[in-house]
Amino acid sequence: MSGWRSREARAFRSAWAGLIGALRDERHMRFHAVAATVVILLGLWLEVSRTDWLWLLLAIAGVWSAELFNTAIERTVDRISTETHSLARAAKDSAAGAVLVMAIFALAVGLIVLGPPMWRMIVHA
Ligand SMILES: Nc1ncnc2c1ncn2[C@@H]1O[C@H](COP(=O)(O)OP(=O)(O)OP(=O)(O)O)[C@@H](O)[C@H]1O
Repeated sequence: MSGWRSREARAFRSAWAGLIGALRDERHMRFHAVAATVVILLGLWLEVSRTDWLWLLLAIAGVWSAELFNTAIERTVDRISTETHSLARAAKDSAAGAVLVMAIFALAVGLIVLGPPMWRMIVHA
């Protein structure tokens, strides 16, 4: 394999290891994985439009990315020091805030995209 290709393969393996490691070690990440699976199954069942799939996938990717950044920040702060410090608290709280923003966005997307067809299913059942 050429130098460029092996560097790219290594970078991809590291990124994949980061994702799998977060799923293994982070409870919140596993919750997001379950939520994403439920949303995808609902999307398939309700046969949502292509545009609605884009919104759902954007919401899922956004929450996963925010959670991975949050994990990276938590670990970096802990690597520097596990001592209680107001800046450590502020850094971790900001990172958690970013996840909260994305989670609220994802909830809104889920309600807007999946709410009406689910409601129709319930009413016509
Ligand atoms: N070194 C610290 N100094 C001050 N406050 C901290 C420190 N570490 C954590 N905290 C506070 O505790 C909260 C939780 O931090 P923690 O690192 O336990 O993350 P967590 O949300 O429990 O994530 P996880 O369950 O994935 O480990 C932070 O948001 C912050 O308010």
